[in-house]
Amino acid sequence: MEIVVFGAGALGSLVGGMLAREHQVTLVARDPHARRIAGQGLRVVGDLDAHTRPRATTDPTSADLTCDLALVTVKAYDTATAAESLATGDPALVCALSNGLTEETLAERLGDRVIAGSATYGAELVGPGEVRCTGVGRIHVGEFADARLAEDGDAASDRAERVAAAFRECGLACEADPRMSRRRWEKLAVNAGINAVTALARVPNGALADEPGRAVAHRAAREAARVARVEGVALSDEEAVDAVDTVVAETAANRSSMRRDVESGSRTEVDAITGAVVDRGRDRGVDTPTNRTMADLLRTWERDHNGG
Ligand SMILES: NC(=O)C1=CN([C@@H]2O[C@H](COP(=O)(O)OP(=O)(O)OC[C@H]3O[C@@H](n4cnc5c(N)ncnc54)[C@H](O)[C@@H]3O)[C@@H](O)[C@H]2O)C=CC1
Ligand SMILES: CC(C)(CO)C(=O)C(=O)O
Repeated sequence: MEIVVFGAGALGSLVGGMLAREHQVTLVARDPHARRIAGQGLRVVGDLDAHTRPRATTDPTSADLTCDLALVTVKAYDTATAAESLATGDPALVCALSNGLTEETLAERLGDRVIAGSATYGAELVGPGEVRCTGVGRIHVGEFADARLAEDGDAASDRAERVAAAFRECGLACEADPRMSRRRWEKLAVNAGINAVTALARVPNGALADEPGRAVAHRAAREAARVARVEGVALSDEEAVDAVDTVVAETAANRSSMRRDVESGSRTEVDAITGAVVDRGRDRGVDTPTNRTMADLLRTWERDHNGG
């Protein structure tokens, strides 16, 4: 497959570096990372091990955007810009692995070439040309609009199966999911539960195995599940809470991405995660007080820290 990874920071470099084992991969990244990869290749260290030589560029227009698959791995707030760039080419399929419900933004510009993705791998950039896998997770891909699901709703689409097979060929755990619309919301509930609480309390994910953090994370996840249900997605409170507990246990030592953003003084994905639960809840008449309070606190920090 010819694959373009748009926004090769931590996650994009991990996934792109592994995919380059078997596929023709171009990473759209920033310097000095892009320059180092172009010169010396990309090293994947930690829980995965690879040294591959994908192409790398800082200029999306120099990448061949008429590819089989464009993977979007920018932060959620850069999704619209990524969509604009990708629309200058003609990728056959576009799949976002970012957190947050970013597929709608991509689909506005790129139509039904967009499929949904989610990743629970952990990735951290070590330095230019090197990325560390901090946790082997799983990637799911699939149709996100029910109208595009297979008739019986049980089989994943052929195109999602093709993408999943391409990932697996390279040693990445990946499944095509026939219920991706539900998985997106489950991941949103997990991120709403874990990211905001760990960022505000400055604790590792594992701290949410105990009270009182556990109860706050559960409340945030239940609110997300409630919003999902009024949007027609079958995600029960229990399923959302169980998903939080599972990810807390599996990633106990992790610093969540939002905690890392806060600690490095970077912009967070509050609008795409906690804020998205609040906004969609408000649109549908569902009150989300826990998420609202946490979104307000995170935005207060962002405004003070980054000048608004
Ligand atoms: N890092 C992780 O372990 C995981 C991250 N995620 C999600 O994946 C997304 C990406 O996360 P990270 O990789 O950690 O963030 P990151 O900030 O390391 O990577 C995003 C990269 O995109 C680049 N970028 C943005 N616009 C660009 C453009 N126009 N041209 C070239 N490069 C551009 C940025 O410079 C940055 O290097 C987020 O939504 C995050 O929540 C999800 C699961 C795990
Ligand atoms: C799964 C989890 C919560 C892992 O830390 C994550 O997606 C993140 O940190 O953004």
